[in-house]
Amino acid sequence: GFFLATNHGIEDSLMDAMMSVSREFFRQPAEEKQKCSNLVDGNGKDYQVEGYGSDKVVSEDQVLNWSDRLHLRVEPEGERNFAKWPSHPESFRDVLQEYASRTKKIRDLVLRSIAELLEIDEDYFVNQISNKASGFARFNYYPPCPRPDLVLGLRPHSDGGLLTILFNDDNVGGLQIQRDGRWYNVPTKPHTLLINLADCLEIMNNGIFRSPFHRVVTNVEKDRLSLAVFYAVDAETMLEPAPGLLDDKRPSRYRKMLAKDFVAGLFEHFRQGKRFIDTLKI
Ligand SMILES: O=C(O)CCC(=O)C(=O)O
Ligand SMILES: [Fe+2]
Repeated sequence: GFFLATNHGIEDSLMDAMMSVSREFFRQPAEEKQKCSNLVDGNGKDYQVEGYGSDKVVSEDQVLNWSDRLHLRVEPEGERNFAKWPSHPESFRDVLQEYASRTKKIRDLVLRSIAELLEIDEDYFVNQISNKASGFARFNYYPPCPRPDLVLGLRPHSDGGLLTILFNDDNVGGLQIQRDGRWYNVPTKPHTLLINLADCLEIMNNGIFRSPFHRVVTNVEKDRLSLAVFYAVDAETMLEPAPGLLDDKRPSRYRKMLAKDFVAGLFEHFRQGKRFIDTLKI
C-alpha cells in the first residue's frame, strides 16, 4: 500500500529547505552536476550506484525515463560517501543529514505500526534491519517534456526495498498508481509524505499489504521534483513471510530468497516493465 502521512514529525521548515536545496542542485549547469556523476571515471559507460545521472544504458533501443536523478547513500550512516554529495548549495549536506535522521525514525514508526496492525511482535520488521542495512536518498528531477504521449518520467515499477518515504513537489502531479489494471493520479498536498510499503515488506507480510506498481507521467509545462528515501534490509537477510502470519489456513505465498539475490534481479525486470516479486509467488 501507498498512504499519505501528515503530522509525521518533520517540520515544514526542514521540508522546505530540503526541497529548495534539491532544486538548487538541479538548477546548476550540467558541468557542475557532472562533478557528482554516476559514471565511473572517464570511460563513460560504467555506472556506479551513487551519483548524478540518468538510467543505466544497456542497449541501443532502450527507452529512457524523462528524468535525471541524484542517488546518495544515507544508511549505514558511517558509509555516507560525501565525495558524491553536492558541495553546492553549501547547506545541502546538513539539510540532507537532518532530513535522513527524521525519515529513519518514521521508517521504524511505520514498521512497528504495521506489525501491530498484523498482530505480530511489534519489533518483528524492525528486527529484520541491522545497522548494516542500506538507505538511499534518490532525488528525481523531471524536466518539462514536449511529448508526454511518447515518454514517461519513470517507467512502471514497484520499489524493491522494504519501505520508501516519498516527498513530492506539491506544484505539480505526475505520480500514478495502478489498481486493477487502471492508472490513478496520486494527489499532492504540501508537507505531506507518501509512504510506500515496498516489495520486501510485501513478502514479509505475506501479501497482506501489497507493494504498488507505480509510474510517473511527464508534463508539457512544468518541471517536477521528488525525493524518495528507500530503506532496505541487509543483503544477507532471508526474505520470507513472518512466521507469526502463517498457519495451516494461511500458507506462505512467496518463495524464500536472500535479499541480495532479490536485489540482483530487480533491474532487469524493471527494464522490462515487470515486477520481479511476481516471479516469487507460489
Ligand atoms: O517521482 C515520484 O513521485 C516517484 C518516484 C519513484 O517512484 C521512485 O523514485 O521510485
Ligand atoms: Fe518508485
